[in-house]
Amino acid sequence: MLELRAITAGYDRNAPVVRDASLTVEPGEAVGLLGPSGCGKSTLARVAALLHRPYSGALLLDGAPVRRWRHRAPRTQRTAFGVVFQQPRLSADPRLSLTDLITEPLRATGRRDTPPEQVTELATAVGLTPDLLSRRPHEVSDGQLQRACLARALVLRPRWLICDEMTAMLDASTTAALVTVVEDYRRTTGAGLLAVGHDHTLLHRWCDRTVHWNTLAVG
Ligand SMILES: Nc1ncnc2c1ncn2[C@@H]1O[C@H](COP(=O)(O)OP(=O)(O)OP(=O)(O)O)[C@@H](O)[C@H]1O
Repeated sequence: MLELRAITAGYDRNAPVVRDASLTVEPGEAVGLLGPSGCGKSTLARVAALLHRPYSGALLLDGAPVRRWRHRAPRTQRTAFGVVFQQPRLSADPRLSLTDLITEPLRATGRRDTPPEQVTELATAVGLTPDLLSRRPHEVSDGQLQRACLARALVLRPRWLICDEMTAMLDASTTAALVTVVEDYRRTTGAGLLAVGHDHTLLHRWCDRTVHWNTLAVG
């Protein structure tokens, strides 16, 4: 279970953007988090993915409190999460080929010898044809790059997926394709999902339940 309890977080201790927010995702559950632009959804999602240390509150992973964030977090906790952001170009190193982008987490966790068939299999699952894999980010479309970012998020087979406006920049067919990839992955692995967005229709259709930002504060 992924539990955020009374999280206060932000970029200025005197004016936090997230105040006392609580949210739980059960194992295997898909929760959609809705809210207006700028309210703090991404910040909370980054706290949940161990990428942003909160000022106060608790994050529990299967009952165990998380004590460290970012590179200080234990590898087993860090690799439990796969994260996909809204803008693939901001989260992709422009020097890497798509193959190297997808396998980045494997190298970062010391697994250097990735069987090529594993990359091809994952690329196929996200809808990338082999000819695209040697290209660099500027040589592919936003949708193709986002597919590679999704493959990167799945390569360590995380137990939790955090999709932060993953499809906001994409057309309807690419959106549907990426949601299908996430759901196929969740069906085979039992991974839980926190999907952040402001598209009510999409999140209602995609997730087991949706919660609105305004209802997260416990106080
Ligand atoms: N790195 C940062 N430094 C300072 N302020 C930031 C930073 N990132 C976000 N903010 C501010 O924190 C607030 C919440 O931002 P956040 O990205 O969490 O909102 P959001 O709900 O995800 O918005 P959107 O739906 O537009 O992506 C905003 O006012 C934003 O300007």
